[in-house]
Amino acid sequence: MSRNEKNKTLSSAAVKRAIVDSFVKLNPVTMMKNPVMFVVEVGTVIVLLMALFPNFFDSQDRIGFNVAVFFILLFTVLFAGFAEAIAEGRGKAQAYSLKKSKQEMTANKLMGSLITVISSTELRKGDIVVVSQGEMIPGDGEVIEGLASVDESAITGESAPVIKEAGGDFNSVTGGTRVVSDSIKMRMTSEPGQSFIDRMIALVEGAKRQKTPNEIALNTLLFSLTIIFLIVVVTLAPIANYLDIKLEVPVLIALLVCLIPTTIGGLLSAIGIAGMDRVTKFNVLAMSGKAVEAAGDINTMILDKTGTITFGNRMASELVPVGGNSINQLSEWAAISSIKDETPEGRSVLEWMTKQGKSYDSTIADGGEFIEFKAETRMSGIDLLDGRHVRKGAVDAVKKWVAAQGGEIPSDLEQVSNTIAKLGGTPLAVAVDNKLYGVIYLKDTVKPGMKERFDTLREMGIKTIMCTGDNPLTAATIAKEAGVDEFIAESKPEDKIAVIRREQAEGKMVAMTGDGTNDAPALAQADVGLAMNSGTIAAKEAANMVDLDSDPSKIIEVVAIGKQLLMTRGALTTFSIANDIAKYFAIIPAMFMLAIPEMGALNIMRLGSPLSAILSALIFNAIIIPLLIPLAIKGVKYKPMSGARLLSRNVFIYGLGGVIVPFVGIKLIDLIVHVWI
Ligand SMILES: Nc1ncnc2c1ncn2[C@@H]1O[C@H](COP(=O)(O)OP(=O)(O)OP(=O)(O)O)[C@@H](O)[C@H]1O
Ligand SMILES: [K+]
Ligand SMILES: [Mg+2]
Repeated sequence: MSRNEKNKTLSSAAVKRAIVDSFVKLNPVTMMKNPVMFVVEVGTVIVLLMALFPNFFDSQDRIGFNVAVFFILLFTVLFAGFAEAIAEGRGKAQAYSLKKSKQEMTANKLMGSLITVISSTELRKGDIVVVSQGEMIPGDGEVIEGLASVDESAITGESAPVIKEAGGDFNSVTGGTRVVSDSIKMRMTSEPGQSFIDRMIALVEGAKRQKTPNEIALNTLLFSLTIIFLIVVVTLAPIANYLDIKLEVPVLIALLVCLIPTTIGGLLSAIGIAGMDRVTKFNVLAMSGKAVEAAGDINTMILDKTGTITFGNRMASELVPVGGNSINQLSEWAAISSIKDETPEGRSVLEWMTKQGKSYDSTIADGGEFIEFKAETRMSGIDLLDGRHVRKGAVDAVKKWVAAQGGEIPSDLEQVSNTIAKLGGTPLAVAVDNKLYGVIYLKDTVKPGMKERFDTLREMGIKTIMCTGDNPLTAATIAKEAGVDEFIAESKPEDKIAVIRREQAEGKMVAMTGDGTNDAPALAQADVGLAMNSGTIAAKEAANMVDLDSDPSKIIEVVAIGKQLLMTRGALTTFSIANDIAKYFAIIPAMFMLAIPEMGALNIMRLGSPLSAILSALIFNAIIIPLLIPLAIKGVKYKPMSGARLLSRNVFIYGLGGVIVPFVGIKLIDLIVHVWI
């Protein structure tokens, strides 16, 4: 799926396919999911029967009229199907190009120390695979050894390769992408047929599209309106009969179809599909329409710092000894604490040693027990065979650890770590048992343009809170630089959830962006969880959206699209119902004039004849659907402004427009139709 393909407007092939699809959608079993249109379809069949068997129905004198009504009704139903098919069309094209990138390939499966070449379809979850330069990654997985640059353009459309490495938050790789340099060992994390690309295909194809709660509520309302009008129209006949006014069935059906909300009924599902599609166009994958709608109502947004607001390649850039220790002592222990630390932070310490030309005795670590970095402890290190414990980690965590063993905290530690933190860096303290040697300065950079983007979020009325495991000073510096409203430092995974729950308890809708495994629970708790594609598998699975460009501020577009989706649905519902009221004025007088010509005074629209009035109203009712398809697909314009102002503006435009447009439209159609009858 290249960007070009995604931006392509409707091709004639897509239109052709949609036309065919709109006939397929006539299948009453499918149609029943759309009650409003189903009622129209039933009416179409009845009128068809009356046109085909006039003797049986005693409708010989109106065959021409009935045939006309039949065709207009048929087109009404077809137009609704066409709207949905057009909305689905782009997804189908995308799915096609995704399927191409999913072709079968070979994989180098590692068994013991032996490599066997098998087909990618035989790979199972847990298998270990080696992928080298030039080869395709055979499925989703996590890098467990090595580092490689990977071309992910097949899924992201972005041609610049990204670095994937074992350990940290950048260890997830996606099937169908290509290793462009070096080689990695990876563990498969998905079974065949359940990979990210498979899910993407199902998603864009709309195969798993479920109605959102909002859509279900609106559908229920439309259905109730339909039932009410059905009862009104059905009871109208005997009443009229009693008054000696003969109302014919096709006329009653025409009346019913004009009164029920066919415009919104015909466009509703297209609006939803197009909303999801607009999100995909911004390279965000929404797992459900509900997530997109929820985005439209977001009040609070929680972001993690590293890898989300900053680039996340925290690299050791300087080592500063404290307490009178030498730089060599500090660097040796920093290196030993990092020998088995596979995180980017850990590896960067060893890289720093090499760059500085510093050596250390790595045999000290032989036989030691590696202590893996955990977000809970915020430390990593090694327990040496000789009984010494080496740690590096967040300054407050290491301070506590040293103090617990009766160690002294050097008086210059605070000043050194504060200086680093004030620069936006992350200070990591290094200690052996009760002795603290100094600080590693991990440097990270805020992604460009964050401040402007967060300003836009503020205009939209969204509060931003940065939650980080880092210390308060670093957090404050980055928060200021990025322009977030609030920040919470030294937060553990459960703290992130707590913040989300607190906001939700205040009735707020919360979005969360993150990339780490430690963000996964919070991503799941949030109403909208947006994971960075660069992030871990756990984060991506917990989230209900994945940003393929790994740009957290993309939430702005998602929020705008969500709001636009809700507004479009609201606007077209208003328009549809206002519209039906206007049609009432065209069709009711005409209907009674047919029976009692003296009622001509009711014909306030001065329409040509009763029959042409009915046909004109019906024709208007049908063609308004395709005329509104572009609006349903593109969505109504959205500008950041308060919800109340938006609402009153839309009710004015679409409510008033909905009343006026049909008067003009029906009058114009009648001028033409009247020539024929
Ligand atoms: N490899 C490591 N070894 C020791 N300590 C580390 C290591 N990596 C990070 N830390 C320390 O642990 C803290 C928490 O790290 P973590 O990556 O979990 O933060 P986080 O909660 O994801 O927040 P954010 O991503 O917003 O910075 C870091 O601020 C740092 O002080
Ligand atoms: K209608
Ligand atoms: Mg993180």
